[in-house]
Order: sequence, then structure tokens, then C-alpha cells
Amino acid sequence: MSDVCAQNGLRSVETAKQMLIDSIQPITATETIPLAQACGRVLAEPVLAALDLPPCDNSAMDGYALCGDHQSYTLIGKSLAGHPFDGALEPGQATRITTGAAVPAGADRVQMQENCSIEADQLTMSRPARPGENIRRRGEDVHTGQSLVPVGAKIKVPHIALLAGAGVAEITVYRKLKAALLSIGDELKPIGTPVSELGDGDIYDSNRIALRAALEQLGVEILDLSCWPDQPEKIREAFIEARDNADFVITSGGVSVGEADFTKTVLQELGEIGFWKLAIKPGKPFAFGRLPKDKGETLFFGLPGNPVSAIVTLDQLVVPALEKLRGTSAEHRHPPLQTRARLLNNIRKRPGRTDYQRGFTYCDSDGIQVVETRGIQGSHILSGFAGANCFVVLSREGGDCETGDWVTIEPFNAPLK
Ligand SMILES: Nc1nc2c(c(=O)[nH]1)N[C@H]1C(S)=C(S)[C@@H](COP(=O)(O)OP(=O)(O)OC[C@H]3O[C@@H](n4cnc5c(N)ncnc54)[C@H](O)[C@@H]3O)O[C@H]1N2
Ligand code: MOO
Repeated sequence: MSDVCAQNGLRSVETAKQMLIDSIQPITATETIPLAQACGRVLAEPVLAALDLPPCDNSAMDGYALCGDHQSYTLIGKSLAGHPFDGALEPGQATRITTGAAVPAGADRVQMQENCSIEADQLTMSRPARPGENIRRRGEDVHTGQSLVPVGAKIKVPHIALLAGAGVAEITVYRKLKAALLSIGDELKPIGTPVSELGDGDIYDSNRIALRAALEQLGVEILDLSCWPDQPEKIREAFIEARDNADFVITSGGVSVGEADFTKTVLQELGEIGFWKLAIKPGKPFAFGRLPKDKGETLFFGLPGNPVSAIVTLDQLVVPALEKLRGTSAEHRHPPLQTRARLLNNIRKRPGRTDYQRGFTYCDSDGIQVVETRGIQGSHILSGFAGANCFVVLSREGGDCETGDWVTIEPFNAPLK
């Protein structure tokens, strides 16, 4: 498929994503932080295991550690978690053992207690235990010296558990990214302004708050530069402050073709536009650029003002770019999870832009994944978006869809989840 849509000449979402990824150099600065604060950060230095895990052969069950294959065993002691048996078993001997307790020397199998009968110090079983049964071997999870998590991985809860299990208290991660966030538009009023003080046509600056919430979930530090009027000299002032104090700038509004849309003009004056306008709905006027500064440059993401467009373009274009910028390696920059669902309503669509309709998906009583679009699909309609749990992704060249069609859905990820 061509990069550019035949109908409208717009660049595809896939090409734009690739252009973003190709043009971004990851940050290199790191910091060492307590493991407990590391969830969501990107590992910057290798962490090697200082011990085997499990650290010793231990029992998977509460029961009896046995030496050899016998009809009955003589009980000679016990091994409890944290209190190992101090001695070695001879053939035909057994000890009581609890889950996680060290398997005594000489024991070669563990029988769970449900299969055992005890009379005085004699143990018999309803069925024999196989050699090695219920023994968790030393080092079968992790070997001493093994790399625990690859550099460039995003630290998730299982990584935290693994690292903690290996006794790691601190790790070195890439530093947090810093975003400068601002809104542009004469009609915008900060939330908290009483309704009675809104002028004709004024609206609340909802984008800045929503984008801020999304970026904070991604662990980005925010420089909130509030909202700015549709005046090039003011916008210039805001862009310079943003450029000088952040890794990247996110604006919303003023990026289209209206007579008061100055975002691109000022971006071009202070830096360069990488690309503008994509075959994406909503979000067509998305702009990417750079603002050079004394040391390096600040990336620029100009999101459309329409509230749904701003969030969709953040999710689909900016988030993948930020993953690369913050050091996540290629193998850990997974594309968003997509699956198929059967459509419960008709959808009208004109070919020309990849459409991210807001939908609600669930598994119906027949076990089939179904999806219905939520509300009017205008890029100003937030009520439907708020009731959705997925995007219905309709291909750029595709047209209308009918009830019963199988369509691609993309469940909301963080920060939308
Ligand atoms: N002649 C054309 N007009 C428009 C086109 C086009 O191709 N030709 N594209 C349309 C599309 S698509 C979009 S999306 C919008 C994007 O326009 P801008 O980025 O210039 O945004 P604004 O015009 O400033 O605002 C659009 C809309 O969003 C509201 N808005 C703006 N900022 C906020 C905010 N911070 N919080 C909440 N809502 C905000 C604003 O009031 C407008 O209603 O352009 C179309 N026009
Ligand atoms: O692309 Mo605009 O975001 O459709 O409204």
C-alpha cells in the first residue's frame, strides 16, 4: 500500500509513526532509584543475579520428603520453611516438609500429605511418589550471573517481583522525560472558572488536563504552561519557554488552516516542521517538528484542538515516539494489541483516512467478541469516548461496515485504560 492516500494525498499513519521513530534519538541520562519506585521506568543498566533462584532445592507441597522408593518410611524429623532439617536421610527414611522448605540431603522426592498416612513414626502412601516429584530445583528459575531484565525493557510488576526475589534493592533507569504542555485558543478558559464568567463561545481548556493526566500515567514530568491566545507573538513566547525547559512540547489547537491557526507558522519560524497532516480520523492536522536550541533540540508535537483528536493522536503517534525517546528498546516497543470483533451496528465511512472510532467491546453470551461504536463519532464528542473501552480501527482505504462484519479493535491501553 502506498504511503500516500490516493484520494486525498495524506500520509499514512504507519509512515508517520515510522518517520517519528526513525528521527528520534533516545535520551542517555540515567538515575539510580529504589526498586519500589521503578514500575513503568526503562532499565538502563544490566542487572545480574547474585544468587540462584530458587536458592536451594525445596518442596512444592506440604507433605513428606522421602529417600528412595519404598512401601513405608520411618519419620526422623522435619524441615520447615526457614528451619531446614539438619542431617541427611538414609534409604527408607522421611521427614515432614512444608512448601518452600529446603529438601533435606538424601531426599529425592516429596509426597503431598493428602496421599500419606502416619502411624507412630511410620509413613505409608496411597500411591508412590516419582523420583524428583514435588521438588523445585535450585537455579531452575534463575542462575547466578544471569541477566535478570534486558536493558531497554519497561519495568512491569513481574520484573519488580523477579528483581526483588533476587534481592535487588535499586536499579539504574533512564531519567524521566519532561514535557512542556500548552493549549492555544482565545476561547479557552481554565477549569475552575465559574460558568457565569464564560463569555459567548468560551469553553473549558479540557485538553491540557486530559493530556496531562495521560502523560503523567506514562511517568512524564510536566511543565504546565497553561493556555495562550491566538496571537503569534504570544505563541512564540510560549514555544521558547517550552523549548528551553523540556525534552518535548505538546500543544493542542491552532494547527489547522483557520485564519487564527498560528502553531505551524511559529514552529517554522523557530525550528522546522517534520510533517503535517495525516490520513487519520480524528486528528488529521497533527504536526511534528523540532525546535533547535543551544544544546540539542526539543521535539514538537502539535495536536489538533478537537478533544478526541488530541487524545487519539497522543495515543497513536506521540506515545510510540516517547517510548523510543525514553530509551525503550525496539523489542520492547510493542505495537498496540489488536484483535477482531463482530460489529453490532452499521458504520458509515469514507475511504481516505484510518479511522479510530470509539467503541465498547465485550464477550457475548455465545463467547463471541463483539463491539458496538459508542455515540456520535465527532471529534468533539467526549461522552461517547468516555463510555468506550476500545478503538474500532477502520483501514484507510476501507468504506462502510455492516452489522455482523468482523472488524479490528484495539483495546485501550494505558493511558486510556
Ligand atoms: N477548512 C478546514 N477546517 C478544518 C480542517 C480542515 O482540514 N480544513 N480540519 C478540521 C479538523 S479535522 C480538526 S481536528 C480541527 C483542528 O483544528 P485546530 O488544531 O486548528 O484546532 P482549533 O481550531 O484551535 O480547535 C478545534 C476545536 O477544538 C476546540 N479546542 C481547542 N483547544 C481546546 C482545548 N484545549 N480544550 C478543549 N477544546 C479545545 C476548539 O474550541 C474547536 O472547537 O480543524 C478542523 N477544521
Ligand atoms: O481530524 Mo479532525 O480530528 O477529524 O476532527
